[in-house]
Amino acid sequence: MPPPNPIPIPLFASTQLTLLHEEHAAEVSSSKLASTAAAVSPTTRRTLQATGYALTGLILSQCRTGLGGRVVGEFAPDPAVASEESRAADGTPRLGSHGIRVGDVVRVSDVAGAGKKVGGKDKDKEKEKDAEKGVEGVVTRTGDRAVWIAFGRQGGGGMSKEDDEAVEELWGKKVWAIKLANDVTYRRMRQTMEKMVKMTGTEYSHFMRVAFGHTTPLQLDTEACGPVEFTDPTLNDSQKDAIRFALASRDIALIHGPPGTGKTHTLIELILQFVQRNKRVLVCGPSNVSVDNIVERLAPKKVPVVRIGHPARLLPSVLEHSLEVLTQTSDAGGIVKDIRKEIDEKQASIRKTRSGRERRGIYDELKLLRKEFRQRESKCVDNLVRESSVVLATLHGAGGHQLKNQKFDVVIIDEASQALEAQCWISLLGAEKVVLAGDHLQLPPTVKSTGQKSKDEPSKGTDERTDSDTETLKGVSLERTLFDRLLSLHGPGIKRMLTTQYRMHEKIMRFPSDELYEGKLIASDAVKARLLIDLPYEVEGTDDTQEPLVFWDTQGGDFPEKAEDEISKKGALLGDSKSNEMEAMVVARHVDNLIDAGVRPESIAVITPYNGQLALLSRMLREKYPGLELGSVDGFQGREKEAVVVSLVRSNEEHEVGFLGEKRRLNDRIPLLFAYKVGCGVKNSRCGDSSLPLSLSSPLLSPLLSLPNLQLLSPLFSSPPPFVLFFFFLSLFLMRLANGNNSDHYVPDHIHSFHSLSRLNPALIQIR
Ligand SMILES: Nc1ncnc2c1ncn2[C@@H]1O[C@H](COP(=O)(O)OP(=O)(O)OP(=O)(O)O)[C@@H](O)[C@H]1O
Repeated sequence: MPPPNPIPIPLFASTQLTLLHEEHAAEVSSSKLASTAAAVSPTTRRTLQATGYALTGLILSQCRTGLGGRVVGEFAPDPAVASEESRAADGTPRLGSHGIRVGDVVRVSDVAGAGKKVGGKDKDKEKEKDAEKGVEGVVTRTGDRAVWIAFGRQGGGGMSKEDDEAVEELWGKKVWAIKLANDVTYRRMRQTMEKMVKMTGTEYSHFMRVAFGHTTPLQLDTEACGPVEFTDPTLNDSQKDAIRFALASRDIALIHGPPGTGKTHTLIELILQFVQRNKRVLVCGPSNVSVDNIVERLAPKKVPVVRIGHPARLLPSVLEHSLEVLTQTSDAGGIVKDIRKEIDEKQASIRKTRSGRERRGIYDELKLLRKEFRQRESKCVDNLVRESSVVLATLHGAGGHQLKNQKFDVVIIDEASQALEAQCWISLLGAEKVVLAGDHLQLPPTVKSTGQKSKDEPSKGTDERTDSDTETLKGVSLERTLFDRLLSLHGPGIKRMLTTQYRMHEKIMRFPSDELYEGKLIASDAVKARLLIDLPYEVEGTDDTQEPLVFWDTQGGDFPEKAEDEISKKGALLGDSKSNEMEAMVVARHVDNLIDAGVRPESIAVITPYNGQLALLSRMLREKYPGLELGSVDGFQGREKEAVVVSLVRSNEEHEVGFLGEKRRLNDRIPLLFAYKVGCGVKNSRCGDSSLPLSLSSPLLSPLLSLPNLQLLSPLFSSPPPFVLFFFFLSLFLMRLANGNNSDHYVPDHIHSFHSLSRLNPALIQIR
């Protein structure tokens, strides 16, 4: 029997369209990036450069054909406008400071015409428009004296005729580059949702019907998948169980992997098992890194893999599997390579040619050569993809032309709970069988818009929404992931959970395990009792290195958080962020302690949820310890370090903890840190008169305090890297959350390592 509330697919898709529209608008306005490089004055261009969004005063100095037949332009500072100070000793102009980075999408435009008032003549208007339009590309390299930009369609496909012409137009002009909001993902999501709005019942795949509750998943087919001989002898029981389940499933299988439980490890074996059974697999993830992680681990297994995606955005370690690189290095790519060489030679000859007529002649030849190049390359690409049993791409990359008309037996999505549902559908429209790996108990993808519009208005492309539609759509939001929705729709029978984790000390694991995973997590033997003193280099045994978790209570009135207006008064552009100066000093002192004990700066990360605090900490620590990693809690996700110091910042009379209050953030960000690399050093009975209020009710802390035994929190380690120490700075707000300044504090017996700094003279903290 189908689940009780089937969702009409066009209604779902049109609601998503409205939500996506809202989200895109919120993203563009918050990122301040122009989605079109409108005409701007020289002053605005300079301001954009100063704020990291543009690079001005450039000329095209060289062109060559790069990966995928793309023209890669080298842009150098215009010697005519470069100041004396900006020149190197040999007189070559250098680029000023700018914020353009490898992988950025930029638009390069001719500065002439931009910013001028539009004149009366149509011809002039057209010229200006063209100048403003420019040509889009991706930054492939940046240097002191030039930046390199690969032009051509995003998502692959090399150069179009229009791109060719637009790049050629840039020769001899004064140009500038502006960073653009990368809206390929939105465009692909929109196209997919539009397709879904228009699809009729007969076009829905069985998987689509399951996904929208029109039918239930089919029974497992254990016979068809046959006996499973695992290639990896290290797999644990829950991983083997998940693999058998995914092989036997006929439409949908969810692999639920709490942090460090080996989701990716399991997926590698699963992919190998599918390949052994002659199944063709499409593997996707929401980010390039998530996909490259799989390519890196899969490649040594000698499976023919092809990675689709712009080479500038791939990890260098996987480049040899990039489709665009393969089109040059494979045998089939030989002929493509020859044409490419010819194009380069022609391109070089342009610069030696003075006569305009001759130049035009070469351009015409170039056009023909590029056309041939594209045709041959497209054939070569098609063959390479067709011959690969495993194709890997980001979710939006799966919507590229290279995968048009390609059929896969299975689509696997890693980190599915980090992807918007619309993003997943880009790869799923033609899917028959789907495996999603993720963890719905970690934070969903970040969504900036409120989604209010979609609640208030009927969606585009639908008739008036009825009350029952509104009821049906309850729970459909951008934040609700496909993983989560499928689980609610069909229940736990469609998932298998991985239960052994390889990152956390057993005692630290207790917190996320009990609070979020029904106490089901098990720590592997390799990690359950490791400490910083066990690092493979000499580390002195100190309070900090022999204990896995240390809480420092910075309550007591000397550690107040700073409100945003106080920060901005000092001129820092920190938006609505917060900071806590005294707490930052304590953090710095503990970093000193760790390093004095022998822990290498490269092994330590200092993280905080607030940019304001990050700026403060950076000022204190960056120069002193260049190897130390300083970052935001969110940005640290997925990274590993031996020791992690966390500064929580919040400390106010109102007992507000802001966005730290989200329970999944606790898991995803704080305990996830446990998971990723956090050891927690809990010192024994040094509670003294330090304190936690008995009635603490913060959503951030209540799970912590409801731990049956917080002394069980200890180091969690992964192999590699094996050790981590985690300092947890609890600010004044902890104290005040429940009972203001009441000093009649209570420390639960099980919290053995609560260091109170509240009675410390702040001056002491500055001694070091
Ligand atoms: N069966 C196993 N035996 C030994 N080590 C394992 C096993 N499974 C996973 N690991 C190790 O555990 C660590 C985490 O694995 P992996 O990166 O696959 O986990 P994940 O769940 O994808 O991680 P994340 O929490 O980052 O999503 C890796 O170092 C991996 O080598």
